Amino acid sequence: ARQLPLPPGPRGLPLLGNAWQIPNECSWLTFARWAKTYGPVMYISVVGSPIIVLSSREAITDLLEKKNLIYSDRPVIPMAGELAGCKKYTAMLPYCPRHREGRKMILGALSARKAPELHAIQEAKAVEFVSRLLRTPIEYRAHIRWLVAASVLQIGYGIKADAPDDPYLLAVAKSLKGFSEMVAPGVYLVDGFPSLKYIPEWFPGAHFKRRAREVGETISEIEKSLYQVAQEAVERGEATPSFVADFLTQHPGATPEERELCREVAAQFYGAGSDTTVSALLSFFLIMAQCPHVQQKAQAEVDAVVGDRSPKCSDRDSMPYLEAVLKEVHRWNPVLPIALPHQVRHEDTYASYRIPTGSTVFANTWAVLHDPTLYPDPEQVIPERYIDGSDPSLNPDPRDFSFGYGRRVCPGRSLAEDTLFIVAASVLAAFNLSSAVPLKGEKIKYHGGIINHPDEFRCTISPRRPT
Ligand code: HEM
Repeated sequence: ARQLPLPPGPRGLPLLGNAWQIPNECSWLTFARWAKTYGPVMYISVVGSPIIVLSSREAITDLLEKKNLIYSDRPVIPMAGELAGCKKYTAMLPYCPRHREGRKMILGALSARKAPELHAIQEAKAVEFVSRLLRTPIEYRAHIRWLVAASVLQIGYGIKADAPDDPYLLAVAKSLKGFSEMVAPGVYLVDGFPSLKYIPEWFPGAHFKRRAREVGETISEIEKSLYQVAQEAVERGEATPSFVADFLTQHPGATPEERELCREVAAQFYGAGSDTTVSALLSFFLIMAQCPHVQQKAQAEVDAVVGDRSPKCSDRDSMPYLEAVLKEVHRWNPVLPIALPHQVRHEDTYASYRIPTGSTVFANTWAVLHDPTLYPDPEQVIPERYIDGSDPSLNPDPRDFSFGYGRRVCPGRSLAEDTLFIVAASVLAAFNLSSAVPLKGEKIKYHGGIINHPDEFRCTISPRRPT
């Protein structure tokens, strides 16, 4: 392998490598452009660290799926992972027994056996969401944030956070804001020069270390206080079913270490499950407001299935067109366009190239979902592509890419899909959405460093029936 060349890629500068060429926002678009010149397996480097970018379905499947045993580590991010202490969370752990245990716990809590409990929560939240939208449609963005955070707080901890200024909702928002700041690409020099983490906090210019400590403490306090709420409810015998309450009830003799793991895993429900689901729901609102013909077709289907009652999660199989709309939501602007970084554990070879040990591997999901040979007319929202398709090699389910790959594939997929479905069906049953206008600039654009979301836009949300 040593004799094989590295994959091709754009030329970088000595020491910096390609760092100066990679934008902090929407790097997937730059990677997709480079892939046209250098091919689907690209090598770049950032300050000496090797990075492989995979841009085709085949390369992603061959490496992240078929060789998942060696492609499932995560690189440690110095600012967020080490200095702020977030490397203990499932999404950021290397591929190790603790990571596997965390995933197992999440998958167990979201298994088909739990579906009736989860659906009851999701359906009740969707009903309340619709009534909030009826009262103040202009605040739809805040209502979406409430819906997602309130759902995961109830599922994770049994906390019912109904008021918009509920202290637990505010705490979760604070935690997520702090975390997003820590992982924002290109903001902290220490992420490019990891040895900076060793300079003492009092050293001139080391304000990043203080900031990481403060944010890390906030994130950890919130994680502990939410867990404590659920624990105290169990001790009082008043707990409603939730991830934490179920764990504590089923494992009364759990060791402090096992309880700590449960606490850290519970934090993933809001940590990994909030901003992602919000982004997908915003895309759904935007698509509905911009594509009236798609909206009308989906409404006709919803009306035919539910009539005058509220939609239920169990209606999902009876609404193939809405399912196709939601596939387009994932494809048109994927929530995590380059997923989360994987890391390769051992040196590998692929297509006569050498993949060095420890390389960070990005799968350019956006590039695959906008590949015209897989999805003809990729810029257009066309739900029919999944229904009318006579060629099985075209239009694969975009969710098989948008939820990630191999042994790191999103364990919250079923929860996220059900939330998107019940909210979409409830909104279509109750409202017409139209006239999306950007709040800034001339066009509604997407932006983001890791999570992709549309810029703020206003849209008209009017009830379909007299209230
Ligand atoms: C539309 C919503 C969502 C999308 C698009 C999404 C997508 C993703 C993606 C792309 C990854 C990275 C996979 C990889 O590294 O290859 C991921 C990881 C993860 N997601 Fe989600 N996710 C969503 C919602 C949720 C929810 C609701 C939860 C709640 C439990 C969740 C929990 C996680 C966790 C714990 C990980 C880390 C998995 C690991 O490292 O092994 N996600 N998600």
